[in-house]
Amino acid sequence: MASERSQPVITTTDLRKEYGSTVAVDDISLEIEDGEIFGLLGPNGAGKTTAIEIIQGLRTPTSGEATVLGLDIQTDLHKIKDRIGVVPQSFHTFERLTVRENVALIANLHTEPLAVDDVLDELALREWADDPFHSLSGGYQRRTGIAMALVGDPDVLFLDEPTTGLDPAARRATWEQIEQLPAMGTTVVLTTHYMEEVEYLADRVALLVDGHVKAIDTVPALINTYAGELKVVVHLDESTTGTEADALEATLRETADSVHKTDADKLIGVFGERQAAQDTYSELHDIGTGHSIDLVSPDMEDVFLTLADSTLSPGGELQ
Ligand SMILES: Nc1ncnc2c1ncn2[C@@H]1O[C@H](COP(=O)(O)OP(=O)(O)OP(=O)(O)O)[C@@H](O)[C@H]1O
Repeated sequence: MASERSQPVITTTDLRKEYGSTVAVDDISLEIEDGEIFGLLGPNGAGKTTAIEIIQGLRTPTSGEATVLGLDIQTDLHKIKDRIGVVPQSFHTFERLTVRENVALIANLHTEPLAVDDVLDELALREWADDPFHSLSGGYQRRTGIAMALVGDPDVLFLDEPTTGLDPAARRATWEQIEQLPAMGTTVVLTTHYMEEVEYLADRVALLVDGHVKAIDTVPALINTYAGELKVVVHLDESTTGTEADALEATLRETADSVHKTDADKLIGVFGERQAAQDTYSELHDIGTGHSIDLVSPDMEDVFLTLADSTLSPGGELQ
């Protein structure tokens, strides 16, 4: 599929998009390398869809520049379109056609498509090839969308929120398919508001908040830089008294580098030093009985809490 390249596959320079007084994308500059899975992570409304739709040539930037495969999005769009695949957030196709027919339909639009059955095999869809699209589960429908985007043999595949609305098993199965794509020569750019998704899949992540890129790096490097060494998580429950909750928070605030409260009745203290975290863990145990405490390694949740001061749903979804 993709040829060897040392140039970035995608570059954006000061990319900006305004809708009236709303700045959806605020001067984003980034480079995406050949063969990586690049995640654009951010809460709803952060500008993820706008950013990737500009790169795909679907929206015009207010200012700034972008290239895909060395081609300018403003002047070489028709050449770019031949070499990219797109699976949008809301994905529709011919409901009554079978999986194979839907993929073949797209193959016929391309001059040099891949063999349809090879693509169905790659995505473990052969068993469902003769089933009508409407009879599939959400996960297999999404996978059919990926097959339709891949059959044109794209160098770059864009996936907008590829697992939103899927149950955990279907989500994991979709991840397992996506993670194979770089080995087939496809660079993957995905948007998501699931931190677990970038932890599982992404080689590098850009954290997007209010149209701004707050940080770009690998997941371990982001955790290392922004999330400290260890965290103490206090789970409050219905038996936690107000006085007890206040005392727990005050103790955490005295010793932790930063403290975050989430709407899931959790207090999180992030520590740069292991010993301080361990001492605080013991101290918190002596305050009342209406809570439980965990001492855990930080993850992307802490990176986001630090950088975006965001809140999380109990499922770990950015809000
Ligand atoms: N066509 C439009 N007209 C006006 N405002 C828009 C338009 N499209 C997006 N916006 C606004 O731009 C901002 C960024 O939206 P965008 O859809 O890019 O974010 P997102 O991170 O993809 O969020 P989501 O996950 O909810 O799709 C939001 O404030 C949104 O309301």
